[in-house]
Amino acid sequence: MRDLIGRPLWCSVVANPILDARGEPTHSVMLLTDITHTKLHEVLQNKVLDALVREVPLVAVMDLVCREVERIAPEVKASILRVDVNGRLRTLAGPNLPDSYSQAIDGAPIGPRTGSCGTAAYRGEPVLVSDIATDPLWDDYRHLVPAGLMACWSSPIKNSEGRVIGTFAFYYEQNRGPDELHLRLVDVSLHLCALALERDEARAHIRQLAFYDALTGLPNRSLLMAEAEQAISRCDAEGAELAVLFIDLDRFKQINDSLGHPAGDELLRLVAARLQAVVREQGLVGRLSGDEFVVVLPNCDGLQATQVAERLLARLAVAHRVAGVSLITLASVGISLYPSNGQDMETLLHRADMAMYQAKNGGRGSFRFFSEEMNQRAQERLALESSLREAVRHQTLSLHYQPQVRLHDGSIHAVEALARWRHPQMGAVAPSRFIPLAEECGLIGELSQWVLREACRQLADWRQRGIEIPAVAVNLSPSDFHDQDLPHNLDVLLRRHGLSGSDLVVEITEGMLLDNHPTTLATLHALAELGVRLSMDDFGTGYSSLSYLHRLPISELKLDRSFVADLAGGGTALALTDAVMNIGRSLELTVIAEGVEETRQLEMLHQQGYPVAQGYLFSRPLPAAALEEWMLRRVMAS
Ligand SMILES: Nc1nc2c(ncn2[C@@H]2O[C@H](COP(=O)(O)O[C@H]3[C@@H](O)[C@H](n4cnc5c(=O)[nH]c(N)nc54)O[C@@H]3COP(=O)(O)O)[C@@H](O)[C@H]2O)c(=O)[nH]1
Repeated sequence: MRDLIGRPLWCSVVANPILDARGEPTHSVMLLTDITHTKLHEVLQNKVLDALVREVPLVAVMDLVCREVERIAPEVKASILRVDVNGRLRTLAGPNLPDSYSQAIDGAPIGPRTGSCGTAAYRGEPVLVSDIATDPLWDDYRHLVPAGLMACWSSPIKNSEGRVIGTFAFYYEQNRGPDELHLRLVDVSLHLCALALERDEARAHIRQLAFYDALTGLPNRSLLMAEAEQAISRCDAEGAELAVLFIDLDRFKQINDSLGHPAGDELLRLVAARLQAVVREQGLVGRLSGDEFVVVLPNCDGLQATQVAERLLARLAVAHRVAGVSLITLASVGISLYPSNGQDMETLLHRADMAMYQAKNGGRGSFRFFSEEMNQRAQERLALESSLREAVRHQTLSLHYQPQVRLHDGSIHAVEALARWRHPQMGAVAPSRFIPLAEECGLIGELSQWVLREACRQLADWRQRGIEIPAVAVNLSPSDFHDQDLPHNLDVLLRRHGLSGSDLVVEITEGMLLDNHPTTLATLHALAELGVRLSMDDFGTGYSSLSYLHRLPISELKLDRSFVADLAGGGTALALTDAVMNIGRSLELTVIAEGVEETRQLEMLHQQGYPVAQGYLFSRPLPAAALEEWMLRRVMAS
């Protein structure tokens, strides 16, 4: 049966026959009882309890409650929100509310004037707002409400201890409040929702206890091993490497013994936070036991693992206060790599553990790889890094200069300053080795500053001695442009040496344009405003879009030497060098051909209209004095 507005109505029917004197039925008395409320209770309860028994996920159970309620009372749009530990509302279900609305209120705080639900959760009692358009409780949320919804009645869902854990709300398309059926529906649903939410909380708690370390909140051994195995499978499918870092704190026992266990616990929490801050989304951090932590880094090779280990050790070594004492934490780190050191997590962990013991024996506060070869490489890199640091600090690098020659008259266009490093034991180290190392270990800024100072000093010296060098070109690295002070410092430097902006060329690479650092573009423009010329180095090898050419204040293009090397073969290389020249010509940029080693190459480039060339054919990069001699010889020869 249905009521006057079409809602389902359940009735119990009792028929009593009326008998005549002979005992024959003549009439019957029918008794119809409205049992809708009891029946609703039964149907709703059975369905929800059935879902709970079948372990249906919380969100699906809440969706079921809303849909059942809406089926019984179609004039209602139901919504269920959870209140999280931070007092914020989290959307669980609202099948007939727009997704955009559910998303907008997800994360909203509860409070004294936070719509119907936030206020109901805050007050711990039902809140009826029969006119959303005017009620002050909705002042901050009215703009979010979907068109057509005019009233909202929300009731808090409480757990068995009386704490508010969620809200159950009815939205209406008229200015109204609940009727008797709605009151009944909510009454039944609140118990069911509380049951489902409490069960979910209990499950989350059990999961937390089973899979997370209670002290630090990090994944424990079981979870870490399971997640690491999954990461290994993904790396296997992608053909990528993975690194396992086993970290053990040095002298932790002494800290525990001398400062007490609460201090030890505080230190472990601090260490966990620091490890997480370094690793972030790059990998997993877990605590095995005591002072043993593990970091798993998917898509990570030996070199990257070295960098992370260095960062972890440096971060841990920053002093922190524990129990009123300033402590510096040293740790020993063992590293194993998938697939070379093991195919599964058990093996990798065991080998990282063995490597960690080697690190401890070899001096604390250090790391070791499981494999000897990797160890060797990492140690070499560390040694090279520390020598380079010394060289930069003590300014024992030098600059060589390579001339760039104008092809129409053989005069000098500029000289390119190139850094050189002679290692006390290893001899000359190539810039292609030490420049990336300086970039990785944060030395490049200092190195570039020195290059700029030395190049300007040398140019001023040449000028004073009447040696005509029109300009000096220096190479800067992408991170140099993160320094907002670079233009100002350069301005001061140029003035100090009596030079102007146009005496300096700064070579940048196409790869730099992929660096999205906010100051890069501004720094480039500020340099151009000083009159410094910007030259796009290795042009044609990197960034595929050319659109940057007219957005950036570039005055020169340097054709990459690989094109010049291929010129003799004709065909594509010839077409490419021609295309680069045409691009330069149409944008009115000076184009310099790099790596010219043969007369034939020079002739071809000259024919194509290249105005300037650089390469071994003219001269290798030379110390300043040797360059002066080279210039003298050319003058004599002509
Ligand atoms: N950020 C900085 N980068 C620098 C600095 N000094 C050098 N570098 C960069 O290192 C890379 C290697 O440089 P280098 O070994 O000095 O090689 C340069 C020339 O020697 C070489 N070259 C020049 N002519 C020829 C030639 O005819 N044949 C041939 N095979 N090589 C030649 O090219 C290098 C100059 O290249 P480029 O800078 O692209 O003009 C190199 O990328 C340097 O940029 C520094 O102080 N800071």
